[in-house]
Amino acid sequence: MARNSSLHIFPTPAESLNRLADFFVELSARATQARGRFSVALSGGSSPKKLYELLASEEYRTRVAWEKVFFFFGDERYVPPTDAESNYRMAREAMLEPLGIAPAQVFAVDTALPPAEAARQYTQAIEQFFGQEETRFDLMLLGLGDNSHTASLFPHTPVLHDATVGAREVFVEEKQAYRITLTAPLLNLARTTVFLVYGPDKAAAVQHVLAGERNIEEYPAQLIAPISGELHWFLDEAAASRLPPGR
Ligand SMILES: O=C(O)[C@H](O)[C@@H](O)[C@H](O)[C@H](O)COP(=O)(O)O
Repeated sequence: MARNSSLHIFPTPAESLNRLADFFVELSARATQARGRFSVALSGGSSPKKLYELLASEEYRTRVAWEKVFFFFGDERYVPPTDAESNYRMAREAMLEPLGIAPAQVFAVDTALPPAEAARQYTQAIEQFFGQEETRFDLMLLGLGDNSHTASLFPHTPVLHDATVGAREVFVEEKQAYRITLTAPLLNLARTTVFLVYGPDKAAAVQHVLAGERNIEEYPAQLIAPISGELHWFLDEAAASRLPPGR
């Protein structure tokens, strides 16, 4: 398992989500106090949607200085921002709009550009925001596919070996679609990285990534090993059910 990684395993998905929301509040206060802002790279897919809705709920919305939070995306489907598949649309509907987040605080991938240009432009936007800062995002939120992919680092794709720090376009055979993804070297520059994974259908992927043989072609999420940051897994019992005892 990557060094500096901590497992947080809870009985239910709801418990994992609530504890992660508490952690988000804590990280936002820490970052805002230290640097006057909190930069978050959001994950897409279905798992984080409930987290975003929870953060925008009455229970949490008053516990974060939202005007100091800046949102990026760890990956994006190459579709219009209005498309049902868009990670930006999911985050906008679940959290950004309900919280009234100003557009200037949200850095979405411009999928109106050709894929390679969209990736180049996104790399520039990230570099412009962070300047020469060694570490990039305060919080990198990641999910895990049942095939052990994370962001859009899918098994057996060239981007797994991309050593540059930036965003890249990748054609995903199994989806027959382009994605724009941050590369592993950029994903690994975050101060705090959190995997949010719940449900029994993720148990095999969790076991492969955390306790399986080292094989990044098969289990790309093994590439996530923060250079100097912390790595946390927020899991429910079902997703953790195939980890060795005393994990
Ligand atoms: O764009 C995406 O789909 C995500 O960034 C991707 O990496 C996601 O985290 C996994 O595919 C898990 O997705 P679910 O949470 O929907 O299972």
